[in-house]
Amino acid sequence: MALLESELILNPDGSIYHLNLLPEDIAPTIIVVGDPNRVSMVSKYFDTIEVIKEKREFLTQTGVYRGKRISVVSTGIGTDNIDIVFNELDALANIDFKTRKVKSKKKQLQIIRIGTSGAIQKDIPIDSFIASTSGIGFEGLLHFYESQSVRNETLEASLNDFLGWHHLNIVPYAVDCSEELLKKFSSNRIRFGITGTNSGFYGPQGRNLRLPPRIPDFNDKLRDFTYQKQRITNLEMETAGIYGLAKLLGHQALSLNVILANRMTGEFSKNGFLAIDDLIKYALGKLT
Ligand SMILES: O=P(O)(O)O[C@H]1O[C@H](CO)[C@@H](O)[C@H]1O
Ligand SMILES: O=c1cc[nH]c(=O)[nH]1
Repeated sequence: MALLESELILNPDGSIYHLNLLPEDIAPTIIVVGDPNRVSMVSKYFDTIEVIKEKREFLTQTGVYRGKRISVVSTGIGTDNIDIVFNELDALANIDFKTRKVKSKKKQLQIIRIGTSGAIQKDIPIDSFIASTSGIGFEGLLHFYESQSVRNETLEASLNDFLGWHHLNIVPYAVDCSEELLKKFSSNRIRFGITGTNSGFYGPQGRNLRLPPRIPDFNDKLRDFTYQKQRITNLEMETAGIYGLAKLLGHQALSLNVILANRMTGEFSKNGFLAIDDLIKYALGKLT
């Protein structure tokens, strides 16, 4: 069935609505970053850049790094944007824009997030790297999709029993990373942990400037949860949505984050820019 103009929205030049991209503009390997300024921090290492396109907070650059074609796309902040970016990246790969029909042969994208995050475990140093083995979504994106087949329901049940926040309407979902990408990006340079994703930076991550959070011990409770010897290590705003939509759409995804804040010690990075640059070099090295 052909997708209606109100559903698959194309710009006058045939590009997809928000990302402003044509199908040929993206590579099968895609690095996603939150901050549009981080796109050129990645692409400055490319040998050539062939595509630079943007709209709103979505900046894309596609080029070649050591013989491999890679796209870098900024998502902005939050899983509301992840919904847009992942649906549109998948449309670019798997929908024929002329017939408006889903292609019968699907392409699988490899998507790596290079992000920043706050640790909730005291022993995780500032400027260290974390690869998220699973994402825990507090923000609700996956609840709007038929997602049972891709969620880690055992982890979810164990966490929800431990938290007991059903009466507060907080029932997080859980999705695992791509095992294949996790292996590819592993080394003794990087820590592993479960990442919590929420809809905000302040109250939803237990911060209190002038508005006290509804759950005062939010971070302590998450810190104390364990599942099969794993801990929730860090909080940010995209990973769980990325894992959920990537799995639902048949793509591989891994989220790598630099720890900028330690919420238990109260520290914040003084060298964040350098640490992010190090993670970019690490990720590019593992891709080629
Ligand atoms: O560094 P990025 O990728 O933007 O990620 C983190 O930083 C932003 C908040 O400052 C949120 O998007 C959070 O997930
Ligand atoms: O504490 C932090 C740091 C970076 N990004 C977040 O979302 N939280």
